[in-house]
Amino acid sequence: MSKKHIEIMDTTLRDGEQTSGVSFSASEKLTIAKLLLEELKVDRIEIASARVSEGEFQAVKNITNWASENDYLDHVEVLTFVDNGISIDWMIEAGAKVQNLLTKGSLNHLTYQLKKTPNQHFSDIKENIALAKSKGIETNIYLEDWSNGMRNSKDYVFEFLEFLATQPVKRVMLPDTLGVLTPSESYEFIKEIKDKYPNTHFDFHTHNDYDLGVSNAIEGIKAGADGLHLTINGMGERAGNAPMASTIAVINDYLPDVTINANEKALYTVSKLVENFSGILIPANKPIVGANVFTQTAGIHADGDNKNNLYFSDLMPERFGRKRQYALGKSSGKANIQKNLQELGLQLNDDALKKVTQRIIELGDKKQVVTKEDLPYIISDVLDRTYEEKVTVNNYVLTHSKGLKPSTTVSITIEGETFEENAQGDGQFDAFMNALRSIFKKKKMVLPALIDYAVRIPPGSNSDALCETIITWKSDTKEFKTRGLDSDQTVSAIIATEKMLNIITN
Ligand SMILES: CC(C)C(=O)C(=O)O
Repeated sequence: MSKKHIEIMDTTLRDGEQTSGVSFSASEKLTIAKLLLEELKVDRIEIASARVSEGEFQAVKNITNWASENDYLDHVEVLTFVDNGISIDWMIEAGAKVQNLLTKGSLNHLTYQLKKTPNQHFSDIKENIALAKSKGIETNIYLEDWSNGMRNSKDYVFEFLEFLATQPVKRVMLPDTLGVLTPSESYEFIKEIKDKYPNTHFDFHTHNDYDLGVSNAIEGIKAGADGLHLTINGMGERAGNAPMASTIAVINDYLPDVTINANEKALYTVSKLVENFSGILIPANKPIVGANVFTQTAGIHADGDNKNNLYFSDLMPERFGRKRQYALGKSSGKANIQKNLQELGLQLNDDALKKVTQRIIELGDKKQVVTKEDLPYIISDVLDRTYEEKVTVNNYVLTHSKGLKPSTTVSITIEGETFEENAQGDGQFDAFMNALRSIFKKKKMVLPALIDYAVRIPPGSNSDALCETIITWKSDTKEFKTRGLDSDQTVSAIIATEKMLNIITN
């Protein structure tokens, strides 16, 4: 059986821009349009509604200039209105060649919004299509609120389709304007229409109000739809449209008799660009493009990946230009750590791996996720501890207040004996060091001088990142460094200091 080609029309720049709070600049629209057609390779793009604004006019002009130089002009569409040809003139001036004419697909909309009869509406549409044709403009036609039309005024919808069969219309576009259809209705309605008009091209335009945008789109294709309207990251009016990435993945994996031109590998790049330009952040768990969707967190999954790829599915990250990651945290376990070490080209013996795992669990308890970039720092921190632990910092209180000197109370144990001391200082860490000096004075020991104190965070970290403090100490006999690692900077300095205390008492 020959496969059926489904057209993908991207409407990120029209319906997507109807996401509340989103407005793309002309140059952003041009950049997105180029990526959509050249990299993602969608068949068509809808780039604006006619007559919206001067800025929108310029945006359309920029895209049509570029499209005509690159043979894409027939793939660029503008939404127009039944307005005595004003929209048509607007789009012609902006250089566009294809109109997506917005008409009424339910009797309710026609009666209460346009206040017209079906015949009056059809006559206006006929005039519009003829005018467009005479000016070299191709027409696709939207039947707005078509889904409710099928539910409540089916006779009107079929009368409309009968009229359209006589018109030079390239595509009939069926929107589920309010996102109310169920998957079974989507199938049933489109099948009924396609059975009656097998030679007409029907696009299906779904919305995601019940989170059924993708399922409905897929059922629409199964029922015979010839094209789909999708948006990057599922942007669009209200809850948005069917998202490009997951719809494409479902088509490729579950509809073997269907072909599409869209290139999966470009999905992530386009999604990130649109995220940036729109300011609408991609949720971390958004299928295909979310930050976490190819990250295994539970150690049992990483372990299973090592054993015959037990936790793999067809949804491999590489298909979308992404990579599988293994999270580091409380529940990650040794297998996740090994996977990250492999990626960094590092090897640890069993004992070291055990210590690193333990430290990651401790850190995970505080910070939940430790990144791959943190790993070398954690390893240095843990493997630094080559001494017998004779000194333990048990507890401390550090105060910081306006107009008063920072102060501390510290409790430490030195070889089984516990000491507690209060002190003040120029800063919290200085106060902590003063308390230690007093304690060690009792033991007739002088602490080494602190000669350098450096703080850094692993590359690519954010504000809740781990923080590494490296302190250089100088005693009468030697100069040495210790490091501490924690999500809190003062705590990391205290860990480095505890190491120093152990070095001098060993
Ligand atoms: C403007 C129209 C075509 C639309 O996006 C819809 O009905 O969903």
